[in-house]
Amino acid sequence: MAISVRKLTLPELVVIQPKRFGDARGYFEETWSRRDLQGVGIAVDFVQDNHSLSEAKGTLRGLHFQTPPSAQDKLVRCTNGAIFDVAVDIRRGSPTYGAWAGVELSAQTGEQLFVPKGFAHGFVTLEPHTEVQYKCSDYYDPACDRSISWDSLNIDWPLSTATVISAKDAVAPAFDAFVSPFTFGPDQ
Ligand SMILES: Cc1cn([C@H]2C[C@H](O)[C@@H](COP(=O)(O)OP(=O)(O)O[C@H]3O[C@@H](C)C(=O)[C@@H](O)[C@H]3O)O2)c(=O)[nH]c1=O
Repeated sequence: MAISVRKLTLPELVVIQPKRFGDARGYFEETWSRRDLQGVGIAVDFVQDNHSLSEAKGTLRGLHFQTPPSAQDKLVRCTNGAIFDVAVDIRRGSPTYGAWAGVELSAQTGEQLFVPKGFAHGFVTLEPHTEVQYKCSDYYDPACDRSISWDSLNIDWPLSTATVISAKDAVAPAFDAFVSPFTFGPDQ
């Protein structure tokens, strides 16, 4: 198997380290292998790949999720620069409902974060010109797209510069005002 894994404090959030084969040219790695992920218990059919560029350090995107029936598992990696990547448990009735965990992902390390359905996701860029790419297990569905305010959960964002956010994220409801009516079962 060409990956190693570790779990964050919320064990549903799995950090994946693909094996890098370095040589005089640079390196080679498999960035996604269905077989390897299945081997560590992550059996997901991804259907869409996303790529975002954030020009400024301190750009914050999130916290986002799609509701059933379009809920998404995501496999997130940073391909230029670095991010602090965060996920929040929004599964109604979960013992860790409202809890968050985060990890730094960078192009340098190549670590990836698996974020399952039932978690809101967001990140802040730690460097300029940061690119993030992620696989999603369902298609973009604007009718199911939701945001929760990034600063309503005491998340320890490592912000050292002014935060750049979208107009949508600037008016996102606070987590306290957000009562999740959603259950996120394996079939959503
Ligand atoms: C997410 C998404 C957006 N779009 C469009 C809608 C909009 O016009 C434009 C920008 O969308 P947003 O402002 O929502 O982009 P962004 O703030 O980068 O949204 C993303 O944030 C991270 C944290 C996630 O976890 C993703 O799932 C997604 O919600 O791109 C798509 O066409 N397909 C997509 O899958």
